[in-house]
Amino acid sequence: MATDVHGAVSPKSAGAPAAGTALAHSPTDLDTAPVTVTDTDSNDVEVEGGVGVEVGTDAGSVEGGSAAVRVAGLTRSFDGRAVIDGLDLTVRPGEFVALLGRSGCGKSTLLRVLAGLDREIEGEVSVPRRSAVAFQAPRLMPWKKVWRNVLLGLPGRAERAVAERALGEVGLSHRTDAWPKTLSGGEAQRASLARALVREPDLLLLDEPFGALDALTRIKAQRLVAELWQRRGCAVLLVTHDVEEALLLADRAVVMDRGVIAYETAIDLPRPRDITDPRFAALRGRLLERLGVDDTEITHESPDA
Ligand SMILES: Nc1ncnc2c1ncn2[C@@H]1O[C@H](COP(=O)(O)OP(=O)(O)OP(=O)(O)O)[C@@H](O)[C@H]1O
Repeated sequence: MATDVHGAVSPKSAGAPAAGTALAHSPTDLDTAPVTVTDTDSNDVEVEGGVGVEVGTDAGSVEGGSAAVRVAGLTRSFDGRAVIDGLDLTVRPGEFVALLGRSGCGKSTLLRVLAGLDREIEGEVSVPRRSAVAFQAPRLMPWKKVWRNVLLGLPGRAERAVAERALGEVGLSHRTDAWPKTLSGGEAQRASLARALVREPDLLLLDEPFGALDALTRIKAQRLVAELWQRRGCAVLLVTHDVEEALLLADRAVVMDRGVIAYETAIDLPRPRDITDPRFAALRGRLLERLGVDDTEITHESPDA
């Protein structure tokens, strides 16, 4: 597995792809479509004002180690306020990590940094060369058929068959030639997942991908992601508000608070997970407590309370 190491980026170079990094889209496109950040083989190290930008650092440094994601001392500020403030996080290859935290604590900001969409950072960030991201909104281009959306931004000449394979994996073969506006919410989300999958990611970044789905579609989409993860063996970092979702899917849950990972717990339960398992309930209670939610208010509230 190769790595892309984003270092601290000075304001001067912020927003633009760092030297030696080939982005699948122009910076404008990056905001509107799942992307792959692909590195060249450059080992360039740029140093401005004493802060280093390392790009395309030799893959062996992480491949030989045990991390798919390595974040050290990451800081991201907006208007002088540090939303991420010296954050450290490691994700192992093939590990499924759920990222929880109160609204506005910086989860999406962290994901954008990992996706290479935000380089106005300090600290060290190392992710696999092949990473892909899917957002809550599927972000399909309405003027392109589904299969063309799936291939959007792929480097090199991509074949229709590649899109067909990915669409098959998400159960959407029958919608290959459909226009995005004719898809249901769940189908659009699956098309968005297919678009991430064609990148053969070693790291899949998911920013509340099920947030806008109805309950039933959401359950199906969760199962699909669990299957894809098991089949593909890629690392997954899933941003979610839903503690149960985290417990159903992830190997580990981490909670962000005040700019750092304030709490984490292994979810050491057999799969498929059973929400009636007392250990599930115990983990749920602990995570809710960390999120500042009183579990008893939810589980033991009487109907007329
Ligand atoms: N481009 C930006 N400019 C200014 N402030 C920003 C920007 N992006 C994010 N922020 C601020 O950073 C903080 C964290 O935002 P972020 O979207 O990462 O939170 P979040 O944890 O993902 O929230 P939610 O769970 O509600 O989606 C918020 O206070 C937000 O207003």
